[in-house]
Amino acid sequence: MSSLAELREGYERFDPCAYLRNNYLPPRADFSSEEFVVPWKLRCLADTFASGEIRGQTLIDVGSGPTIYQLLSACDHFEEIVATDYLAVNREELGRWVRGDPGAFDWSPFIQHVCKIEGRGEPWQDKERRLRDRLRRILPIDVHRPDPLGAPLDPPADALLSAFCLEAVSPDRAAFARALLHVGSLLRPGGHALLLGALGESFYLAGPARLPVVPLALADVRAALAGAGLALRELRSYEMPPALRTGVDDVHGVFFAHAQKPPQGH
Ligand SMILES: C[S@@+](CC[C@H](N)C(=O)[O-])C[C@H]1O[C@@H](n2cnc3c(N)ncnc32)[C@H](O)[C@@H]1O
Ligand SMILES: O=[N+]([O-])c1ccc2c(c1)CN[C@@H](CO)C2
Repeated sequence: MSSLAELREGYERFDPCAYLRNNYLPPRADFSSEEFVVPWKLRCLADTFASGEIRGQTLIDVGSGPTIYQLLSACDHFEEIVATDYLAVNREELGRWVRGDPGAFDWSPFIQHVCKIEGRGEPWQDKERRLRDRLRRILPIDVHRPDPLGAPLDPPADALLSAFCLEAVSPDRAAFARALLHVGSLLRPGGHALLLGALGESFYLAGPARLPVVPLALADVRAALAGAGLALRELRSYEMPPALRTGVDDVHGVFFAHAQKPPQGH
């Protein structure tokens, strides 16, 4: 059983570059087949946004880390994207990409893949520019606080996205469910929540950091969504193939959940 103190100490040693190398370069960032994990994640998001049902002024991404892949389909449907993370080093890494600084992580293979699967023939540089234009706020966040941003989001977000955050920062399932309840407060009634996360994972590495993760089953995700008052629309899962079990974590699978906060007065 990990503790919040162990988690906070672990995150003080979190190395964004190592994290990016472990998860967003080959072999995990292999775009050659939809069988691989990154195309699967991007497909879940592209398919969900393709209907056009999920749109509005603001989408907030909870626990963005140093990554932007999770925002590539979302950015076509919201005027503003708000990225958030607990660590300044991750917020700074995101800022480097937004500004196009030399040395920022190269997300172009991800942008090219998303443009391909969205099938509109959009030049990838157009999508890159659109996300950079719309990613206007990069805020500190702590999902263990009832008010994760320190103050309510005004107006509340029209949609919430979170990838591999809640289970990677919670010592146990109860804390995971509480964190989901906390972040759900950032979402307006009727707003959509999209979650990607790890199944059956107990740790992951990010350079000198070894972070504990609460191992989740799909039933735990369902229960936490229900506990947060979010009505499940879709739940998909992916089994990590042996070739992608590289030792940087002990993840067994990935889930994708689409849920919706009931409209006002329900
Ligand atoms: C596994 S990373 C996920 C990064 C990214 N969203 C992705 O899809 O790869 C987990 C992130 O949660 C952040 N984090 C750690 N403690 C947190 C907290 N208490 N509240 C919110 N985020 C936290 C970390 O800084 C890290 O960026
Ligand atoms: O396979 N992936 O694409 C992938 C991406 C990110 C992460 C994982 C797997 C597993 N570990 C989590 C941290 O708990 C982070």
